[in-house]
Amino acid sequence: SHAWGYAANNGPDKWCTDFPIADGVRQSPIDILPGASSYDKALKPLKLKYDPSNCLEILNNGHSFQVTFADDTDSSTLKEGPISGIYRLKQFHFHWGASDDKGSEHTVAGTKYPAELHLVHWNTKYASFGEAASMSDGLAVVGVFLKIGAENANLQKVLEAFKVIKAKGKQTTFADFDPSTLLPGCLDYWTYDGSLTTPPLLESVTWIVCKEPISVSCEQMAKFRGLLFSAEGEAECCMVDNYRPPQPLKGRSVRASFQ
Ligand SMILES: C[C@H](CNC(=O)c1ccc(S(N)(=O)=O)cc1)Cn1ccc2ccccc21
Ligand SMILES: [Zn+2]
Repeated sequence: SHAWGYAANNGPDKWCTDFPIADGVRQSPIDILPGASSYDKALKPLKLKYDPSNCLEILNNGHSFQVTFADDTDSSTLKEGPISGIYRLKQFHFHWGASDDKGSEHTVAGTKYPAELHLVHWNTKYASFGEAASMSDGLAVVGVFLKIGAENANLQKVLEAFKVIKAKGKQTTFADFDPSTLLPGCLDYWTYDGSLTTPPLLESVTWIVCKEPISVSCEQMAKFRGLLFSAEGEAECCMVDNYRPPQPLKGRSVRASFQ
């Protein structure tokens, strides 16, 4: 069977064929309704600590680009927030649209943002990311919305790497990047139990979605759209609209860390 993607013939509406969990009970993303989320005073502030020296490489995996981190020690971690224990940063990546009116995976009362950042962490009670990825409390992903505004200087280093990872399968070393520079000033968040938003769609993610977006300029968004889904030598296919639409809530509650 042809690999999954975001086109009409292999996109989100077709994923259930190879990945039946696509119709599961805790799928992501969702449309977040602030009015229907409940403030939980027991929710702690997020405790994020990242070591730029853990940054290893940046790669185009044919679905997005991702920046991968060394996760053999507890030097880049997520603690507190809605989770218990220590989760290690594995990678971060983005989802974005062909135009500024779409691109995020989560939406807020139907509002789509032009892009969404995902910082992927795994629970150190398990031996590895791969093992954690199949456990109900295995992963925690911090989502940050991007909205069109001033140029985001903290994205420049990432954007400069695009010229060498334009096509699927390209990767290059990427060092000394601090992902906390991509976090909003306010770390108020919504949280709910969900899944990976791409196949294998594993229902192992505690989602932590920040209320405050970070900025990105429209020129910077144009650079995201210059990446390719296709590999070198294949017909060029721009990497755009690599987002899954919101999925049914199926009785889940969304909690807010703020009033
Ligand atoms: C699930 C993994 C591939 N998928 C992901 O890592 C992933 C992460 C985050 C998201 S999102 N958009 O929800 O934040 C989606 C997919 C494959 N895989 C399976 C075992 C394994 C071991 C090491 C590395 C990769 C491995
Ligand atoms: Zn993602």
